Amino acid sequence: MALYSRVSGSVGMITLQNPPVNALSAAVRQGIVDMMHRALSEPEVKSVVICGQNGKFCGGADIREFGAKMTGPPLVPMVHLIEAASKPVVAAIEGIALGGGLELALSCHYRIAHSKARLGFPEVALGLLPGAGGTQRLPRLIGVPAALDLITTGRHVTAAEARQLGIVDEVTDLNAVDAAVKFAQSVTGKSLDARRISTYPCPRPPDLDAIFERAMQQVRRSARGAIAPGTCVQAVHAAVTLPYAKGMERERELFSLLFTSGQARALQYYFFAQRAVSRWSTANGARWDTSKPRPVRKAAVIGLGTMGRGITVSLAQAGFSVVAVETQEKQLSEAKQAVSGMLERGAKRRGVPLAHDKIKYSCSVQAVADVDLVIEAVFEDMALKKTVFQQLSAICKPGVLLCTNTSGLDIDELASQTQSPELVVGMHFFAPAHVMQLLEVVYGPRSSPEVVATAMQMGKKMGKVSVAVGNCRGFVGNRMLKPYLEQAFFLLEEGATPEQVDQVLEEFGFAMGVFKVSDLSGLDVGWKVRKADGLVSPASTGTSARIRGGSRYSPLGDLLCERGRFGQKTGRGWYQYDKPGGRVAKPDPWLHGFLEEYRAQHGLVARHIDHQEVLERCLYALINEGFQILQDGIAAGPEDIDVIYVLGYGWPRHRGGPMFYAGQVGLDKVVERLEHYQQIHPDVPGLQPCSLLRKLAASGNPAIHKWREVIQKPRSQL
Ligand SMILES: CCCCCC/C=C/CC(=O)SCCNC(=O)CCNC(=O)[C@H](O)C(C)(C)COP(=O)(O)OP(=O)(O)OC[C@H]1O[C@@H](n2cnc3c(N)ncnc32)[C@H](O)[C@@H]1OP(=O)(O)O
Repeated sequence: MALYSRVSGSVGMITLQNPPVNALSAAVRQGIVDMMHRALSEPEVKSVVICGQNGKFCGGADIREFGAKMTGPPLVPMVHLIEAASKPVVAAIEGIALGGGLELALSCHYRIAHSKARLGFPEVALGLLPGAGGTQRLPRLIGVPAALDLITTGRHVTAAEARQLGIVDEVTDLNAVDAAVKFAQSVTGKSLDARRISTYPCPRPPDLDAIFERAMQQVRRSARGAIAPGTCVQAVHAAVTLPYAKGMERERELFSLLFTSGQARALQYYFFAQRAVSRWSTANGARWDTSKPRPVRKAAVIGLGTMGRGITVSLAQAGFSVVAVETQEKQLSEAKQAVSGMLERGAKRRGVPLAHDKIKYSCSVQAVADVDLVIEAVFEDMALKKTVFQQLSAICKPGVLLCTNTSGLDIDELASQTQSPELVVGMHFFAPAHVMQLLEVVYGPRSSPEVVATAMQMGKKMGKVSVAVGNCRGFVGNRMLKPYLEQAFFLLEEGATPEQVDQVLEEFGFAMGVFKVSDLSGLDVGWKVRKADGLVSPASTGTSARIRGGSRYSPLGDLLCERGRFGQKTGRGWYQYDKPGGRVAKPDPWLHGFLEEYRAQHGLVARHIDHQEVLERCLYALINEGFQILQDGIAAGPEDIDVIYVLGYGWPRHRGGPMFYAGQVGLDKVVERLEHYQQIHPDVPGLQPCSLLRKLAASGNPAIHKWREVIQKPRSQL
């Protein structure tokens, strides 16, 4: 709702009240309309100030109401009422003015912002465009190029930048509401003719066509199939080419198109999913609201390879003191140099503080004796990690948290090497660790709730989205990757090429197809794991070469590794590169010939495989594993899996994540297609729909937020 008060006798103050961000719910919109009428009708009131409660102006439309039938006054007539007011209306912007909140501010005649306020049009990230005149007013106010930038990227600007751009009239370090009241008094009685943005002509720079062409190219490059950015460009185009009223009609049409699209629903689901994962729970009953994190001031990183370096940078940038340990002198000195470079680039590109002085380097593990938390990041080898954990357990002061950065090894086995297994937890960072936003926090059966809480909070302080997951091979992300990769290999055996599979996945919206990713991360990584698992056997032909433990197995990845084709680092993998370390993947005729030979050797006949089959087999196998993970209680809910896939594996955000996508396709359809492929490939157990998926499909495709009601209390596998 909105509160009304009278300040200094002549200023009507409307205060938005809807915690936590004063979003424009039906009640708030109704309140604003009612209070505006009141302020305009009271003769003593000469001017109006609109502000938000608790230091937040407004976070925009109330996203929680998007799924329901619209009630209350619509936003557009509300902003027109404010702009048309005969008394000056001043927005007092504290904290945030985002989306509909900024549109509300732009309908006011003046805007006063606190210096710490942030303003922006983030609608594009929700699959929308600013639909209450934002696309028509902003270009009129700040020009087309700047408006296109803000609206298509959704980036927030500081009050200082907003002032520079001309979005706000004044910036204050003092109380913005008091400043707005003073300002409102000072403009009482002045003409408002030049203050109504909708009446401004839209500037038309001479190179207008080129500006729009560039904007379209830019969004096409980065949107990966998301429709909102391009639609935002079209809406701004209408501001330049149409009179205001017609432009508003066009904005409404385009907004409706987006609002009813599956993409907007997916992105809005994802918005809440990313926040829901912070309310974590574990299979053994620990929860975010009952587990208190421990204080951590000083942390150590053991092992300064690629991952260790990224983790060190992340910790230092987050303000932790870090002891960085690498036992090999040469590698230590290389790491020092690399970390310094990363810190300097971070400071230059992203404005993060230079944090050289936060890091102390050592080549002795003894240096970690006084830290509060250790992150072990040595090579992914159980025997080596065990030795390090034994050493840490002996060296560290009592009560120190021992974390392992592993992408899939058994946390409990490592915990068993220490005197205090309850202090052990997995922190699975994603490469590059100082850039990637995801952290899987892996709890073992003995990890204490406060240790899980501490690791979750550490991740957050490092700017990451932490997701708590149970301990199993590959945890959530890599476990789901296995059947996905497997299908991709099988498709090659059956007649597809890496280019075809990658093209289908990239058209779906992945940043990179599975084979390009494999080349980037190195084929040898999986090869080592498969060797350790006893899956890699000497080359042989016939069916037995493609069977392990009674199930279908493709040795294609192993065969490439045997030929030294490790991907980008060797200049050859599923693709060819101009040199070792090259980045541009080119189809490799050698690989095509090799696949033909391989099929001939194994009695496989290549067939035409259509795009639909590639997509369904890769994605549904991955999704099926996701349901198995839910069934096993390894992830607490579908949101956890979706956030992991979007942030860690390049799943297109506008498709919500694999579990949300499955719901959009229809769970019954996913079951039906899996069964279809399973009949054709009975030796692939990953294509057998898991019982939770079947159960949900049979219970009538419930909406994703209802799945938890069907998922029985997870039976812990720990
Ligand atoms: C039906 C027809 C409708 C017509 C609509 C016309 C079009 C209007 C366009 C819009 O205005 S769309 C909304 C635009 N606004 C946004 O996208 C802002 C989204 N919010 C954020 O970016 C951040 O939340 C924040 C405001 C910058 C605050 O970030 P912070 O890190 O401080 O806290 P969070 O954990 O993110 O959020 C706290 C809490 O608040 C909830 N919340 C935030 N914004 C909204 C919102 N606009 N509506 C409803 N709820 C919001 C958020 O979900 C958190 O609560 P939770 O319980 O933890 O989930």
